[in-house]
Amino acid sequence: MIQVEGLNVSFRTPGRAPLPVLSDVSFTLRPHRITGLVGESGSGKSVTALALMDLLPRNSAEVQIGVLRMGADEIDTATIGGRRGRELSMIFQEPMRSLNPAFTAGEQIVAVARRHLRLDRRAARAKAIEMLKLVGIPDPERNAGAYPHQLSGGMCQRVLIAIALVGRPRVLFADEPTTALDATTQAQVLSVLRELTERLGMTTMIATHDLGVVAELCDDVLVMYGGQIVERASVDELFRAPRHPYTKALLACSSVGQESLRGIPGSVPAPGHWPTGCRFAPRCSLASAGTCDIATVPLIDLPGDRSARCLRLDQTGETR
Ligand SMILES: Nc1ncnc2c1ncn2[C@@H]1O[C@H](COP(=O)(O)OP(=O)(O)OP(=O)(O)O)[C@@H](O)[C@H]1O
Repeated sequence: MIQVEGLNVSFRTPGRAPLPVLSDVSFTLRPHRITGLVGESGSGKSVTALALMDLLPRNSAEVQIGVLRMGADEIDTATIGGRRGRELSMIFQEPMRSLNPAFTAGEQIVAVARRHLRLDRRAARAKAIEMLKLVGIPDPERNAGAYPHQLSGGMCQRVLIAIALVGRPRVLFADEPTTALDATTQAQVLSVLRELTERLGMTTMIATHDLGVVAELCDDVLVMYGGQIVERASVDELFRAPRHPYTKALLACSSVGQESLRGIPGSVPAPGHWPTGCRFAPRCSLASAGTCDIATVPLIDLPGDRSARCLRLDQTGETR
């Protein structure tokens, strides 16, 4: 289990007040499960993962994490950097660009194996082959010698998954890992993530704007809007009965289980332009002046271990 409480991130620009992009983000990721972090572009998905990996630029990002727990251990957030690769790992959305074009797939895994596992060259080479096999690369001995440009996008993403998993991390963050891939390759990469999460007993979080990916892959979902978590539920419950008006709108305009494609009117407010009260209120058909625009709305617990950040839950019913 990984538990995050009170994650706040602001970016500093010279001569301007710090711009908050994440406000009081709190969630729990269950072990051996995949949690989807879903929301429109700019909602704060990547920043959440990067902050928890301590990968945001130090000169401009101000990161505060109230509590970070892994299993029973409370983690000193100053030590996150040293845990990268071994306990926490991440894969990114552009597999071709994330690999170094000057080194073969095998060499890139060997380098990580030597650093994280302190293996000698021979053992690291064997580890690289083992990892390529683990992520389903055919003929791993031969493909270890391939440069990224000689591999397809799906193969490159598998190599990146292999690199991320060399240190056998407990937690894997995947940031839009299949966005750049075609539909068939996407399905294959998702099934690799599913299988390895179960087989290696990892806790996995996948940031995506694609509800199809969430439906296919995830056990639990966190819905993000304007730098906040606005709904938390199991996948089944979220698709069966979304409770936050934003989640309802997101499902209605996706192709998952819907005949028509509609857009949500308006756009995600940019950091610095968040309205007082509910951040979704300006786009919400249920919002009422004097209720939704007064003060920060808390995440409200609902029956069935789920919660939603909405003051009109009496109106959001049990059905889609
Ligand atoms: N290094 C940075 N400096 C300043 N602002 C940033 C920086 N990185 C991200 N932001 C801002 O933080 C907000 C959240 O961005 P983030 O990339 O987390 O969104 P996202 O939900 O992952 O979107 P996408 O799906 O497009 O990746 C955005 O408004 C973005 O412009």
